[in-house]
Amino acid sequence: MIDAISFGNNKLRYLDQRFLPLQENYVETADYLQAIEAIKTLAVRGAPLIGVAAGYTVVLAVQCFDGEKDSFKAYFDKIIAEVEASRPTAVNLFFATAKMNEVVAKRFAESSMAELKEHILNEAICIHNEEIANCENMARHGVALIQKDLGHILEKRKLNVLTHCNTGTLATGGLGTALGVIKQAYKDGLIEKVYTSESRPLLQGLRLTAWELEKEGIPFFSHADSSSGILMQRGMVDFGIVGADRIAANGDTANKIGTFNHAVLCHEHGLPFYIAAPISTVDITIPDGTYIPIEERNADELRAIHGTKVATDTTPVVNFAFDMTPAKYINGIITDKAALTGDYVKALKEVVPAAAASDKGLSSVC
Ligand SMILES: CSC[C@@H](O)[C@@H](O)C(=O)COP(=O)(O)O
Repeated sequence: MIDAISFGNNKLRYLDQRFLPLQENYVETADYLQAIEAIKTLAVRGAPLIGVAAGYTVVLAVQCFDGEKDSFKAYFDKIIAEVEASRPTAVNLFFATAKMNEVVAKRFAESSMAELKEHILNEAICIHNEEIANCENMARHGVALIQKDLGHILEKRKLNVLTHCNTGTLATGGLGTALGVIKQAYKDGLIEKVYTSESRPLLQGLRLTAWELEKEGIPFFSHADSSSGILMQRGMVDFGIVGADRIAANGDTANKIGTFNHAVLCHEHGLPFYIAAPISTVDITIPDGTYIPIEERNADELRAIHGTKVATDTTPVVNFAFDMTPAKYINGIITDKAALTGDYVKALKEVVPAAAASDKGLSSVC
């Protein structure tokens, strides 16, 4: 089993995903700044795993606090702000920091510093365990939805699925979101093979999803992002399924750059396109996808591949890390609570706890 992230002996341990699959480097750290750097550089990545890492990062920072209790809150607010500045799009990160804030608000008055540290650690462990459990539930709901929507094909043969980026154990710590559904569907005899798009520029599909599929013994092909059109045109794909970094209240979804293209192509070819994501990825406070902050990353990520330059330093580059797929291209949102179809505004309101709707201001970024 891949150990994407764990916490023990007051240290965070993570698999550095930047060098996979060629190098399997595990890193141990007690330094919260190193943990923040791991999130920023995508050594640790994938929306749910970013949330888990954010929780443990706060734990590391709190562990090294040795001041008076009076000064703790100012220190804590500074740490939360630092963690929240690491990556903007995956709302799981803000879900985790909100949970940490909640623990401190609830427990501060009654607890000694040692007890407060213990409560914060327990909350981080709880976020981690919940994301693992969420994956199992998404896999169950996802398989049921696939059986329902694609039963007419399954009567004759197994299915071929297209996925994008990495949404497996490396992105969640559990079975995965979209890749978790695929793994379960394969186990249940529904899947023939997987097409995993490379996911330029950082190649999460080619490097990470391929690595996970190989380990699972699931037949797959990697393909260039630009190939999904011809794969669909030739009938080689039956449906698409991807993860999410943030889902707005109307179902509009931000995910790895290129997702929108696959979704439109599925629509053009009459193929179902699904999102699989836990409730921690839903931002019910924003009405639609235009409010989702889309991360823009360093131009050098595009100008070089694994450190090898493929363009001049002066080549102007646009490097959005995510794009936004409008809900009209999405045939189902598979969450840990249920697989949602139809009216996403109504369906999401029913499954997202009311507390999630509080205290996040609305600020349009478009
Ligand atoms: C279960 S992970 C869902 C998403 O986080 C995933 O599809 C994705 O876009 C990851 O982007 P990354 O930039 O690698 O963190």
